[in-house]
Amino acid sequence: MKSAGGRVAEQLLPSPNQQSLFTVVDFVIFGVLLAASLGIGLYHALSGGRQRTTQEFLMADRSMKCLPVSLSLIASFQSAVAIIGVPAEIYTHGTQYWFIGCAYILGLLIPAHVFIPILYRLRLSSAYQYLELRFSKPVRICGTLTFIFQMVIYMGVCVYTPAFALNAVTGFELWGTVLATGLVCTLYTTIGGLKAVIWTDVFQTLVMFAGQLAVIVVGVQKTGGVSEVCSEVSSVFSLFGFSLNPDPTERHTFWTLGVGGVFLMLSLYGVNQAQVQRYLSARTEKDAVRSCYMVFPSLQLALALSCVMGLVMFACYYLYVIVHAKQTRRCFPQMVISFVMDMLQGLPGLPGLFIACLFSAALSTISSAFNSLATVTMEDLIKPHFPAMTEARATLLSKALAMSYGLLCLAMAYLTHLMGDSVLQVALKIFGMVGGPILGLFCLGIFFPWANSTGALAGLGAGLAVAFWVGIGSIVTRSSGTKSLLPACGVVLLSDNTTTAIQTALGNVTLSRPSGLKRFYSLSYMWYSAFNCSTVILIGLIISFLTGPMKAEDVTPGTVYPLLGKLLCFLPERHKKKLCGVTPQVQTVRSRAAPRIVNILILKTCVILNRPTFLTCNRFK
Ligand SMILES: O=C(O)CCCC[C@@H]1SC[C@@H]2NC(=O)N[C@@H]21
Ligand code: NA
Repeated sequence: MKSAGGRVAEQLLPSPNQQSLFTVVDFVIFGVLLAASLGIGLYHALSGGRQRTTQEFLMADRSMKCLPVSLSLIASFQSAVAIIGVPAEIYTHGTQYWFIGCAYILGLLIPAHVFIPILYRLRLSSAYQYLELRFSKPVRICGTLTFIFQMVIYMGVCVYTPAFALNAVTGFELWGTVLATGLVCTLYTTIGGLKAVIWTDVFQTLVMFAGQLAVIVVGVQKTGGVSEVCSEVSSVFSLFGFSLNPDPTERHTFWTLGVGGVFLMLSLYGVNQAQVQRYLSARTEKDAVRSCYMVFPSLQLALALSCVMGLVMFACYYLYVIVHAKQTRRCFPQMVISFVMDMLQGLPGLPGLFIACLFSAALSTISSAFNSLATVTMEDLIKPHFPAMTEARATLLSKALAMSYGLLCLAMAYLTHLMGDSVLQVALKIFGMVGGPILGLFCLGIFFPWANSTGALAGLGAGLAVAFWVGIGSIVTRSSGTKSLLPACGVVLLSDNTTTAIQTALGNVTLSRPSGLKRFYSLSYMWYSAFNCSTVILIGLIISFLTGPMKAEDVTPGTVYPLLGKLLCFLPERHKKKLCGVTPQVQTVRSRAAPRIVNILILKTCVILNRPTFLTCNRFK
């Protein structure tokens, strides 16, 4: 007697001939996505200031409203890696990953109330200009080069992932798809600038949500409804796996995702040029802060859609679990695509909608990468050496840079081809290994006014060294966390006694307790951002104090957040005065008896400096 799942699974086995999957309608939908993206690019090339100044090409004339900015903020770091990788993650490891949603609260509040006010009021174009204002030019250059390294690798993963997965299941020509994606994206980014990138991101985010929703609706309907999905999933593993295990080598726990994830979010939504550029392109600081708040619900929706897709996939497939010991872990992107193609075959237009969703995720991420890379290269590496360069030449050069990064991305796609590991883990590792130290550099500057430029450079160097030591060590020893619940990859065709087979599959997974250096390499990759950020701050402070800490008066106004003042502001004034120095307000009140001239001088000094320093606890206006 076949169980319900057995009957469902029978319907779902991939059809022998994959080509029958795509009807003309599907190809048309995919074509419309590329054409619409190009159309938006062309529109912004021929309208407004026609992309003749870097203010327009790189900063969208700082005229953007909060809605497009917030959708573009989501699209920039929601690539095909998440669309494919998260369902695969849920399918193999359960729903732990969903707890990363807890990190979105602080991960967006801190950028909205700390990073955006500081960076927006400094009227920057590149986030790394902050590092020169706060520290020195060498620190800025190192920050810029680190960012370029991070984004170049990341965009390679983003353009390769959908093409590889699609090729594996539908026979789509792999390098033809990579070329098509890369060239279309390069074209509209080069001619349309940041305005085109933001508006295509808006359109592509909507396509992303639509595609995922379609798969979920059809998947639930084919599995026999929501209750059927829940009952089948909860029968195999606890639906909402909840681990409070404090062990930092445990791959996914509430701590690695909820706390480690905050640092990951800060490295992206707080100090990553792609996101900072969007904040800076907003009309007003209030619009920028509001766009950051608006990211929260949409990011939770994106996370929920990809997690539910993984659960539906599990409900449909848990009967067919074939273990091919030798297969690499990379086949999971394949499984997600073949699951989707199983779901949507026979429904003309839906396979095309999902392919459009996949490529919307890729296009919106790599277009943000091209544009932000062109911006920092122009603002941080070229303009300072050619101050007399005309706007026209600077804009032309920015366009050439955007195109060059587009072509470089294709080369990086090939490099990704050679990498192993699951794409989601690769992407998150890159952010942890490189994004973490950059976050540490900014935190050192913003929260620790004593930090000086020597300390910053030493801190960044130490942070990157440790990051690569752990990151590469974990890849070499292949120990970045526990093994997956289900076999490394693949599916074993079962008879009806599913539970026995799953237990067999689980049984042969031995969780060896690593020790010593191996334990160091086993640090969960979700802790990389926090670990590397802390290393930069710790080393940065030690070196700063050894080489003579910065004095308050030497710190550039507006580059420090009065953390001490904020934290202690609940204290009555007299305690605050003792703890963090005399505050002008207190001074003003007390000095009423003093001659007026002193009073005026003090106020004038504070107004001119307009700076909340760590010695004063005045409100951060
Ligand atoms: O490119 C991807 O989609 C994979 C990387 C995801 C980056 C982080 S994970 C937390 C946050 N939520 C997202 O959707 N993206 C970022
Ligand atoms: Na994207």
